Amino acid sequence: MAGRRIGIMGGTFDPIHHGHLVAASEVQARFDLDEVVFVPTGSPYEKGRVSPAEDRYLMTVIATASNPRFHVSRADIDRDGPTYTIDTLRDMRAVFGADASLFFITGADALNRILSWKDALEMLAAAHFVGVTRPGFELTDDHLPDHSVTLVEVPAMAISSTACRDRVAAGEPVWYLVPDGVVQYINKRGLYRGSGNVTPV
Ligand SMILES: Nc1ncnc2c1ncn2[C@@H]1O[C@H](COP(=O)(O)OP(=O)(O)OP(=O)(O)O)[C@@H](O)[C@H]1O
Ligand SMILES: O=C(O)c1ccc[n+]([C@@H]2O[C@H](COP(=O)([O-])O)[C@@H](O)[C@H]2O)c1
Repeated sequence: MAGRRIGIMGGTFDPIHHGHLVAASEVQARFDLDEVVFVPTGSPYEKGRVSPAEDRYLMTVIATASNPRFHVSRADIDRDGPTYTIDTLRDMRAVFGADASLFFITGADALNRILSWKDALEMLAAAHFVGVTRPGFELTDDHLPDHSVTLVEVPAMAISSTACRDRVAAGEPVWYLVPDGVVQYINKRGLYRGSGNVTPV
């Protein structure tokens, strides 16, 4: 697998929505990536309570199944302890080899906070970072080391997982905000209807 161009889309994906998928698709095309690996977080220490990892993993598999260039990794959910991107990148480097080019995809909101992430400077050197536009957030790399990140405009999708969860809790539809199979999975598992199906991280 050496020499391949690999996108990595980390996220809690609670649930995965079309904002994530459009961002990944746009970066895949723009950077001529061989594949994009979606990596659901195990224990996202900044998020508080989230749905069970297996539910978030399965929704991510369902959402990405039809795209031959999209794949899902269990690396973060199978690792104990808080999820840090430095560990994600080490794991992806081990899988794809020293010659692979790794591109970590992150939305403008996450990019703005990235210097607070664990071992941030080492992490920024371990992959090329791609910051994508997101409605409501300024996309800037002024705070980051030169050449560590490329900023990319993607089609604006004013969708968040928080809004999807709130809509389900309020009995409102999430059709067309998330893939059809994800709507069906949310209904089948009864996710987001109350507080009973979230677990502390
Ligand atoms: N609509 C969007 N457009 C572009 N990037 C997005 C969008 N939604 C999320 N992202 C990016 O996808 C990654 C994973 O996001 P995450 O799973 O936390 O979704 P979220 O919608 O931000 O969730 P929540 O509302 O629970 O905070 C982050 O880098 C985030 O910036
Ligand atoms: O490494 C860190 O310290 C760190 C802190 C916060 C978020 N991240 C990563 O950023 C990605 C998006 O996270 P989130 O919490 O916005 O879903 C996901 O891959 C997280 O593991 C990483």
